[in-house]
Amino acid sequence: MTRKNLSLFDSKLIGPAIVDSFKKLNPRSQLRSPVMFVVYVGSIITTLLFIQSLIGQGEANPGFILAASVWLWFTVLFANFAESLAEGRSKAQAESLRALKQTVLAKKLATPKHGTTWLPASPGDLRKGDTVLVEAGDVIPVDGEVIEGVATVDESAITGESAPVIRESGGDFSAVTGGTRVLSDWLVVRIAVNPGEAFIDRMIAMVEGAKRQKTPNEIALTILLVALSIVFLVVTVTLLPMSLFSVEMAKAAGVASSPITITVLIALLVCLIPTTIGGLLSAIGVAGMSRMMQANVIATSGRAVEAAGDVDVLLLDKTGTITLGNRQASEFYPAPGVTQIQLADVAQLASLADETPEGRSIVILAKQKFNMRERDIAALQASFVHFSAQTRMSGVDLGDRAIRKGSVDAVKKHVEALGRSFPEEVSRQVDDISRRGSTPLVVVDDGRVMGAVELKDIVKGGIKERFSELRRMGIKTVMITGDNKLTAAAIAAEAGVDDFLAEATPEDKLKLIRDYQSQGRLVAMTGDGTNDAPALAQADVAVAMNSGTQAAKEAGNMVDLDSNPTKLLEIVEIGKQMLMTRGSLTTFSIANDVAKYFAIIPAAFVSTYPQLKALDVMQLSSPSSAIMSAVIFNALIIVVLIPLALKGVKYRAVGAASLLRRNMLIYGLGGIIVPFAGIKLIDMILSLLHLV
Ligand SMILES: Nc1ncnc2c1ncn2[C@@H]1O[C@H](COP(=O)(O)OP(=O)(O)OP(=O)(O)O)[C@@H](O)[C@H]1O
Ligand SMILES: [K+]
Ligand SMILES: [Mg+2]
Repeated sequence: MTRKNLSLFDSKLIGPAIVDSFKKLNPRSQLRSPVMFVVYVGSIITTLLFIQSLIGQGEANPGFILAASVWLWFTVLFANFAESLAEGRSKAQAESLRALKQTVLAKKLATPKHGTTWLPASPGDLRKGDTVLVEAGDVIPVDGEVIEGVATVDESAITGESAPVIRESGGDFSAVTGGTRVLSDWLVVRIAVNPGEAFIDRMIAMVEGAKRQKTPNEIALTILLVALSIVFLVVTVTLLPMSLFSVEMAKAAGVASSPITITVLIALLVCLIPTTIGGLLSAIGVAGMSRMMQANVIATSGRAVEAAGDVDVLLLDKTGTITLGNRQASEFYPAPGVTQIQLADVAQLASLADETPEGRSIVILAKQKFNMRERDIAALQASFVHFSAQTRMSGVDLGDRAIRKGSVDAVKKHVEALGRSFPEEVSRQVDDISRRGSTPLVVVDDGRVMGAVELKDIVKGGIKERFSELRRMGIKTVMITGDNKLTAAAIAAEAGVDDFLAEATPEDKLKLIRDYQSQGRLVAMTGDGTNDAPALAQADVAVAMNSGTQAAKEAGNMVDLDSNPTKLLEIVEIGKQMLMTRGSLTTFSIANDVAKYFAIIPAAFVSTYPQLKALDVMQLSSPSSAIMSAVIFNALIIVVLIPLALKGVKYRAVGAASLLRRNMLIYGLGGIIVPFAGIKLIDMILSLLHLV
């Protein structure tokens, strides 16, 4: 099954969104946006004024009050529609996820061992810690961890990626996701979550927006909009006594003049408060989450999406993120007095039980070059030492004979601890290897340095361009690697990152993040291993790979279903685009309101203040037409801007300052000019149709 991504204005979305717009007319929904709540109250008051004008003595012509009232209701509905449309797309995305939650029967094991009896259990009955058997053809019932077995799993339902993946116990490939299907062999899975807490449940909840709360930035913006609304409320309310006063003055002077009506005051208020951004704000936020989802990224909060747009430092792993990560042994460089065959033999011994790609490739290279057969592991009576990022070594103990391979610094320490020396010649060799951007592994047999193995890796195509794009956006890229400084420097130069940290342990990563944060910077990183969990928990934007461990997924605030470490770049772009969209539309909205002030006040009040004639540059056909045109424009501009709010403004990788300048120009200037043209046009149409 593949997830379908509905287009923005799919007919399947429009209908339900219209229905939803009416459902949102209840006061509780309306209160979520204070600005729109003012319009909502205005609509109710004008409706009441219209009813009053029908039954008794109205404050103005009933037709005018009705028209004003209807367009105010439209304003509210259009804003509702924008939000509903954005939510509708998210809901469709959630729906296709829910389809994964089939009710399959699980094979619950009596004891956590393969081969014991199993009983059928529904996924809802499975609790954290239970063990289930999944065999070829079975769907994995709930998220869990493989504790026994190796199998290929089809995760396309979650990732959209058709190539099956291998899942096995131990290491970083032990996490399995509910809803995915075992293709071959079997696994014993320990259930990691209780019913309702599974990853897929969280994804659905997030995508549906059930848990979408206002982000801190949205709250700050809302406060600004409320403050502006209050200012305009005061301005319009004081117009009433002023108008009554000038009517008295005019009467005394023997000139006929009429006071301002409540309808006009409400219409004016709605035109002046920032309804454009007030109506679109929520839709912009929902659309941002939805765009992440389209990039196959599940953000667990709107705040994470927003932080992605504000990030100033990106921490990227070297291996697998900047490089292809498929480090393969390419050559053996023996130490003086050692033959290539001897080195290959010891290197292979040290790698027999090493299941990392590096280890496997050494075994293969030895086989290819010297036709070395793998030895019978059991017959060797060996105890294996597995690789860890802390020790940076792996190998085997054959009795007291310790064979190791590992990073230069780790092996140096190991050799020195044994009271032996590190040959000059090997130091030279590993430096040469490193300068080429390859990773050297030094092989040591019982304290004797046997030589080095070169592990080749390739910098990903196109990555340099992306980093320079990020630099233009003012984002610093830092490469982190467990590799030595020379290799790191070579790859850093080739990839064009701003900085790098070599020989880094997981603790170093955590420290680096804290250091940047204490300088007031927002840090983003990706990770997949349990090792990465502390750093993920610390980072502001923490993207866990879906293929990663449960611990990593829980520590992060986003999950990349494609498990593509380079996705971080896309995530930052989506976040930036969301913030830019919000900024641009806020600028437009406020400029718009200011322009309307100058466009309609003179036209609307010439009858009360004949002196305003001089300012009436728009030459609208009548005061009531001026008001009506402005209200209609104010409602329609929301509809016109819905596509922009949902799709996002066009993304450009430029610095924050020049972006601000450019946006102020386009959206600020546009916001000032457009209302004049729009209101004039509507006024002309209204008078052509003899509607006012
Ligand atoms: N299987 C292995 N056995 C022994 N040493 C290894 C093995 N794999 C890697 N190393 C050594 O340990 C170092 C650290 O490896 P690690 O995987 O922690 O980081 P890395 O992959 O180089 O960096 P990144 O953080 O970008 O993944 C490597 O540079 C290499 O010298
Ligand atoms: K407005
Ligand atoms: Mg690594």
